[in-house]
Amino acid sequence: IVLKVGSRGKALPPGPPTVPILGNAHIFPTEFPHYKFTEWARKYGGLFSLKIGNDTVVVLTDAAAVKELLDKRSSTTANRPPSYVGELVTDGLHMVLASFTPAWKTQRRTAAAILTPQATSKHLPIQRAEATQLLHNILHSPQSFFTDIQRYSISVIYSVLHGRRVPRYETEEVNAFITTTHDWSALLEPGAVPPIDAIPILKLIPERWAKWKRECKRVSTLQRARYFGLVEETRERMRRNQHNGSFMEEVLERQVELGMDDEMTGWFGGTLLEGGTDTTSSYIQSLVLALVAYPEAQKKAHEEIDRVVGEHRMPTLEDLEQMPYIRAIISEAHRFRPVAPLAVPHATSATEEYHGYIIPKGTTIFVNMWGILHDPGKFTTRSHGCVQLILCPLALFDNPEDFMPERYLLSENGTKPGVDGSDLKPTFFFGFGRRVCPGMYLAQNSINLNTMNLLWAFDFKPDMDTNGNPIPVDIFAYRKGIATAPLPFKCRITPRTVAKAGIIENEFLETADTFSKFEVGLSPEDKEFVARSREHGR
Ligand code: HEM
Repeated sequence: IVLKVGSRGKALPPGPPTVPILGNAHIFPTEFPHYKFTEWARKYGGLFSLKIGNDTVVVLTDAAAVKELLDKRSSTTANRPPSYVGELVTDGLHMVLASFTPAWKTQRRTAAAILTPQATSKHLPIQRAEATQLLHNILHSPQSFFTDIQRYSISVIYSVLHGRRVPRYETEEVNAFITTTHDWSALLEPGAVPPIDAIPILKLIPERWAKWKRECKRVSTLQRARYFGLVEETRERMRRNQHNGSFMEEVLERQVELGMDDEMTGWFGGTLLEGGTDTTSSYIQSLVLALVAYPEAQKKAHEEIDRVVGEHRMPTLEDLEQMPYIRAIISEAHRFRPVAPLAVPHATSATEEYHGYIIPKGTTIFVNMWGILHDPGKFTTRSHGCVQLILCPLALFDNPEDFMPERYLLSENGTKPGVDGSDLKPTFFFGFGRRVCPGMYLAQNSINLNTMNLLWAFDFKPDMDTNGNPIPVDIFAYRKGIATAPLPFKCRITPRTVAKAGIIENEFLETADTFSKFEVGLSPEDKEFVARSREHGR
């Protein structure tokens, strides 16, 4: 029996050889697992399995299997693997980590009710205003673009959810939120706690001998204070009739109808804050990285945006319709550096059968987004039908590792002509089935607005060394974790014309009205910053 633990039964999809008891636990990658999973997928196929002791993990690197298993059979594949840390910190009410419980279903229904495309579009004015402040910040201190992008995405999500913006990166709330979220992510890193989910008896270790339990308690206390405090602030403002249209106002107004008690509401707001901040900023930071590394793509985007928008006004979302190359850049940035290279793992709540393989109940399923989106079989352009390979300009980009927006001009989903890319639906980057990202409309609006704005306004070039030589950016220097992001990098950002710089100044002054109703609870330093930046620029 002991020898059977860790062994792969014949019915499971193939995978790397196992050893008794551990299965594949000793070779399970703990850093950037998407690279190893992609290597294994090339060897064992688009559906391979791993044994971690008695538990089974299936990795999908095949868009058709993802569509069938996670979209079509979502009723049995939308669970999450157990997370005792999630239970301890959030009482099992963290929408991203929670298993298929009644509370999760209520929170999902609430998210679906309030984050519709229509409801999201009501928040466009604050997204636009914050995106204008981002341009203004970069214009005045281009070297801090990286943290300004972070501030943008935190401020948007704080405003639309809780009706309260954060005007500076140095605003106390930004710092506190980043620190707590960082400590929380650290607890979720592989190896941060003993293998409690695989060996449940470890849960019984008393707190005085388990530092990780004390850390869970500390993080939980901090998060509760923040998330429940924000809900209380919103409630208090509503009592004073100072509504500003935030999503949480709607949740509080419809709390009974939606079946959301106070516990669910507090963690709901917190989960959306967490889900919406690092993801959006990671996308925009990766976009800037790609623009610096691939000047040709940047040049083409500049030409298109100048032709459609010109230099006497800022772009609007309606312009996107007429800008196929910018739309291609937006998709290619998602493909090139997916924010969550392995999405978020799903788990099966019933046994499934696929192409003759058995996927047992309780299996963890990873979608290897990275492997699918970097599959040379789908994303090279070499076999696009042109016989003159040497002369063909597309052959120059014959590599899924390159940032090449042209893919999305050749076919809707970026796959090389002749290859069926229909399983890669446009929302692929946002996940699958009943777990699809509830914030995707909000996120996509931010992405569209900022991609157009940044390309309209600025040139992005590599930084220079002391001899005036360009220092290439490292397109592989990324942060570890489920949701990844480029490590901070340097580049030179300059306004493209004097006229555009002037428009940014004027438009920034115009944002004051939109911002004013979200400028609640500002510290004296924030108030001073707001007043100063409106009068003289930053
Ligand atoms: C570039 C931006 C974003 C990307 C690429 C992204 C991507 C994803 C992905 C891949 C998942 C996992 C889906 C699955 O398990 O199949 C997810 C889940 C989630 N996202 Fe996003 N997301 C983004 C922005 C946002 C925003 C703005 C919010 C909040 C307003 C948000 C809230 C969530 C939540 C709460 C979940 C968990 C849903 C559940 O498990 O039921 N995300 N997201």
